[in-house]
Amino acid sequence: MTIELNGLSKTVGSKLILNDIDLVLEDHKIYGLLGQNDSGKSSLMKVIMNVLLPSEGHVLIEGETGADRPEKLKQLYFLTQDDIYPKRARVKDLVRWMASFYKEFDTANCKRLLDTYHLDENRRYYSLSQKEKSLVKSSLAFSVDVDYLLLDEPGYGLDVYHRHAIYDDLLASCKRHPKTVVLASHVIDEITAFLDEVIILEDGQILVHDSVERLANQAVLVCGAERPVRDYLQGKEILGQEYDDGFIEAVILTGEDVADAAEELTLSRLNLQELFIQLTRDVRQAGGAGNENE
Ligand SMILES: Nc1ncnc2c1ncn2[C@@H]1O[C@H](COP(=O)(O)OP(=O)(O)OP(=O)(O)O)[C@@H](O)[C@H]1O
Repeated sequence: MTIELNGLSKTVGSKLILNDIDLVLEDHKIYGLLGQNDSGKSSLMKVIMNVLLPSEGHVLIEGETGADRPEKLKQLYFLTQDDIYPKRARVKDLVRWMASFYKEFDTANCKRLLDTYHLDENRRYYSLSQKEKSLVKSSLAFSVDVDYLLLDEPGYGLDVYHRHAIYDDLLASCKRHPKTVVLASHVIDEITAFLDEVIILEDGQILVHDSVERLANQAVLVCGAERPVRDYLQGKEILGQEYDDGFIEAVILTGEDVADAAEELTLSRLNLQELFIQLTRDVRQAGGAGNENE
């Protein structure tokens, strides 16, 4: 069972918010969906969920579109940051609705999680604090044993202790019922350890899609004068580069020992968060370095 996005674009008004996305989400993998604010993470998940309709291209769930086979969408669950619940809904209503809509919903597990976080089911959802709302949403999401979970910043408003607690709940949910997870987050360091693959979005396009193992272990920043850097980059896998007044900064993937590089080059290994910052930083904020194509 896979989800496949082919040539997918979305335009809202005159703005292109998703741009020609090709992506295959494979069985039982956990994908980290990374990107600066407004890069298109939520929009991408909404298009997969058929909440937003693509302007071009399509999303296939086991080879069929959600429009053709709406029941396929029941194999997906989306934790969204949008306010989707009725105004006066109580927590216990949400639990009841989940159980009636998803046959795979584990009510006992959900109640146990709500209990763990001291959440009173009689409270009205919109009277809860941001922390409590996030814990309710994650308790619901991690109790529905569908094949695909799309999670839009599930740790929003949570402190580091509770963020780690819900990562544990997520992993327990994957253990109970193996599933494919797409996890959008701005807290990269905390999630790297349990991701299989990373997708970095920029301006609605996929900038990088690779295994976390390769990105976290093989990313290197190469800096130096143009000539030696260009010589070193020959035949290397380049993820991004910037040229500024005779100097180049390039991000590459390499399994080679960085100590073997020429003396006039500076090479430093990047962890996933550093790689993300390096690839997506705003050039103006980074000190005016121009793109080499400018
Ligand atoms: N319904 C809409 N109408 C107009 N513009 C929209 C709409 N939905 C999204 N956008 C625009 O699309 C772009 C991508 O938004 P999106 O919410 O998908 O980004 P994001 O990566 O999830 O951001 P964040 O990390 O801040 O949650 C933004 O420029 C946003 O303003």
